[in-house]
Amino acid sequence: MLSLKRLSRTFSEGETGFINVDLTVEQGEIVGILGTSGCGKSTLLRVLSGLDGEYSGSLEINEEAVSDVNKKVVMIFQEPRLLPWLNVIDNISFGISGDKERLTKAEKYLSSVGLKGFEKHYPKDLSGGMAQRAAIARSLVTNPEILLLDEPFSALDAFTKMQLQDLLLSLWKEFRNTIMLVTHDIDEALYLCDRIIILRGQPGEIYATLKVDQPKPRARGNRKLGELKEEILSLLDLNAVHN
Ligand SMILES: Nc1ncnc2c1ncn2[C@@H]1O[C@H](COP(=O)(O)OP(=O)(O)OP(=O)(O)O)[C@@H](O)[C@H]1O
Repeated sequence: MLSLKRLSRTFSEGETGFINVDLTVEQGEIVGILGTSGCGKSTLLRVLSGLDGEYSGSLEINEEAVSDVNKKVVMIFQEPRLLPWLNVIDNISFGISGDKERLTKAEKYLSSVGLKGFEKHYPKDLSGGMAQRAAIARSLVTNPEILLLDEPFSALDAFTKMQLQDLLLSLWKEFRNTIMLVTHDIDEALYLCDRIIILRGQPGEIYATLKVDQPKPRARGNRKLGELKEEILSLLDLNAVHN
């Protein structure tokens, strides 16, 4: 589905976001990207989304080179970025305006994210978790094949975050999107991802790749995940016991 070969992004000012990323992502796979601040995670997602076409190396989606924003790909950010002057249902259907079935489609996704009854609410009247649910529905309504998530739950409290992680998993079970998830939260990556890529350095490079060979849904904090967490902390030089 996604193929990256020696993918790099250098800015005109000489700054480099990331270099030489080689990665193949299968359809329906959930891949996590972990790394310390400034190693190029957000830059990588922007390039994958087609918003930033000034990369070097090769980037293909379904064997087609990425040169522009692709309808099959959507980004979900830390902030929901809803339009404040539109209510929830209009925010969700915004991206499919002109579509005859837009209201039916928007209602379907509104209900998939657990917002039934909140159709007429405006963003200012929603909690952070509800607003992010609406943002997820707005992204899914266009039937994307690839979801790029840039720290989607990091602004939420711990319980809401876990609820939305479970929501993401149930949506993935239903729609089987391919997902790339940038996160700072190792537990989140271990709970959701099939594979975790560790980026390190400035510019960032792939430092390690870990397979999380456990069926989903997983028990949070199970022993195997605990062992992988230790390994990731060491790879990021964050495990004081081993340093
Ligand atoms: N538009 C830009 N122009 C110049 N340099 C940039 C630009 N965008 C990002 N960079 C540089 O690229 C590097 C990677 O930035 P990026 O935001 O992708 O890192 P990140 O891993 O997402 O960081 P964080 O975890 O703090 O969000 C940084 O050195 C940053 O200064």
